Amino acid sequence: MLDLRHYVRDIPDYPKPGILFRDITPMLAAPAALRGAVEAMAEPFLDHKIDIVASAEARGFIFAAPLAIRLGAGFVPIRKPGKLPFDLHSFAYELEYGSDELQIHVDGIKPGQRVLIVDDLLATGGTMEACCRLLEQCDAEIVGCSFLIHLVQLGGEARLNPYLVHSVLRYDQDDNEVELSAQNEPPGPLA
Ligand SMILES: O=P(O)(O)OC[C@H]1O[C@H](OP(=O)(O)OP(=O)(O)O)[C@H](O)[C@@H]1O
Ligand SMILES: Nc1ncnc2[nH]cnc12
Repeated sequence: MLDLRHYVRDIPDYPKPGILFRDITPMLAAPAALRGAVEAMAEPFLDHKIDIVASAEARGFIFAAPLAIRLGAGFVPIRKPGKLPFDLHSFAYELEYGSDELQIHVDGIKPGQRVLIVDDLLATGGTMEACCRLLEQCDAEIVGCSFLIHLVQLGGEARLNPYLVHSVLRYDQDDNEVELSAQNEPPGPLA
């Protein structure tokens, strides 16, 4: 079977000293790996009647649109300031290597719509936490969060409590494969 891990390139000290950057561009350029990544991110949510896949730019978008199509859902963008033209909800947050702010259109998601939030990578959880707060402001029903990569040692999963977290590739600080935690288990059948 295709090992997606082979398509992630590690770049030490990028964009700042001490950061080990997980570069997914080799995976994006390999058709079978890209397809495998999208399938693995979508698989636990196939029967969960997702209305909307929401995602923060830029890398999240790469996976979110194919997941939306795979799940029969729509796509709603969450963007950095100055990009969305209509009335907005906003949330400021910290990154592993900086700080930023994210925004969503106030009418992007209707109250009660079932939303899956997607990103390429979970590090400190600041980005996904901001997405969750924005979707809560929209009164969305957050079904879960799906990532390609989870950097477990940075503790981001705890910030996403109580939401379900699914990830395809998990790394600890020694680059070892990490077992699924309770919160990381894929969801059961739809109640
Ligand atoms: O869990 P966190 O510590 O928040 O880090 C994860 C986020 O960092 C990266 O985005 P980045 O803000 O670098 O922007 P990009 O997608 O435009 O490259 C990545 O795509 C995630 O969105
Ligand atoms: N270590 C990392 N590699 C790639 N993207 C990231 N986003 C936040 N931390 C990252």
